[in-house]
Amino acid sequence: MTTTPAIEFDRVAYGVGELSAEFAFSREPGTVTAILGPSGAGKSTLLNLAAGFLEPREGQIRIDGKPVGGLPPATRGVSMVFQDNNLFAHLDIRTNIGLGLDPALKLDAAAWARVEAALDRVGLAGFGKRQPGSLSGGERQRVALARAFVRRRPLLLLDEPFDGLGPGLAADMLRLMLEIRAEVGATVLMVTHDPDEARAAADRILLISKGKIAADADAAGFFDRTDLPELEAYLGRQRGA
Ligand SMILES: Nc1ncnc2c1ncn2[C@@H]1O[C@H](COP(=O)(O)OP(=O)(O)OP(=O)(O)O)[C@@H](O)[C@H]1O
Repeated sequence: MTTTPAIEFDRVAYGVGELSAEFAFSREPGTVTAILGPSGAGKSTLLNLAAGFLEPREGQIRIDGKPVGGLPPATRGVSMVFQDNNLFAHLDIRTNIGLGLDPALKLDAAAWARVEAALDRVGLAGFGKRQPGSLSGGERQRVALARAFVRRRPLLLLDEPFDGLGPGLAADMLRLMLEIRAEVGATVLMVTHDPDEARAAADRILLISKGKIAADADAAGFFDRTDLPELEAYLGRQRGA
């Protein structure tokens, strides 16, 4: 019996600015994929297509076997953490997280307890009443992670989620992400610029170059490969030295 992929890009094409992006891949449920590639390669574009913030020009995206063309992000069973602008600036932290559980904010005591527990898990217990503007960038990023985690959606889309946290905290948040992934059985697509993060967390790698998938490979041993010019260029390794 074959497993229905958690997500499939079936010959998806999308034009943005100068870039013509073409993506075709699929992922088994519960896998973690690190998406790597140079700045401007199309990594965020890929996540935004999956989430439904962008629509393909050609091809089809399926989530859990169902075509999602035209479906808004809220109905796709995905949670996304962006590089920035994740929070509503005029709402306090607990409300920002609570909205992830119910956009109408009709939450019972147990749901608010989950909000507090999520804040605790990202190391921000007691921050619930504060406004986003009074938090540091890294603290805001952790609130966005708490909101994504509390939703427990089957597909987690993370765009450089641990950027700017510093190595220790980034490692803590990465471990937490893997715990939540295991609890929920979620599938993760994660853009990162950090090979160590990819090594620590990912089962698979998607290397993106100029809007195309240059490699769709196992994470194990990926960075030791010498057969991929795009990887050499991305890592800045000299050939034949
Ligand atoms: N709305 C837009 N209009 C025009 N060009 C755009 C638009 N959005 C993105 N682009 C361009 O599309 C290309 C891909 O952008 P994308 O954000 O997907 O790259 P990325 O790989 O995530 O880069 P980074 O690592 O720097 O975040 C870039 O050249 C970008 O300038």
